[in-house]
Amino acid sequence: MDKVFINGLKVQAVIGVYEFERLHSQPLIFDIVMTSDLKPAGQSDDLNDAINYAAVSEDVVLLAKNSKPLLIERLAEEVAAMILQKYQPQDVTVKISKPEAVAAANCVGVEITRSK
Ligand SMILES: Nc1nc2c(c(=O)[nH]1)N=C([C@H](O)[C@@H](O)CO)CN2
Repeated sequence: MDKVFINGLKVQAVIGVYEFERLHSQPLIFDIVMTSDLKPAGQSDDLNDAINYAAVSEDVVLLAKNSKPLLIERLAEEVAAMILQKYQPQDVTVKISKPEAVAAANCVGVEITRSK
């Protein structure tokens, strides 16, 4: 199946279970894959027939900045639900990396896949 993807979308957001994490924003990195039939957009050459990755990116940034959840699992569910409802892909995979959470690791995070 065809896919539209966003890789390495960086957002400064308040997130985390510990008190010190609630005081300042920290970086999150989103990798998102949306499964959809891209043939209509390929044939019409019209953005209205496509999932606009720029619009999705803006919505993800806004949501991530406003949500302020404790767990990245919660944010991943919110992002997946928003994308499914607004952009109607067949399914969406949302990976969120938290690069500053564990000092000894490059990154930690979650990845979920949700369908309509
Ligand atoms: N599965 C998860 N584990 C942890 C999370 C999380 O959101 N999901 N969060 C934390 C803390 O906020 C952590 O990032 C601080 O280092 C711990 N584990």
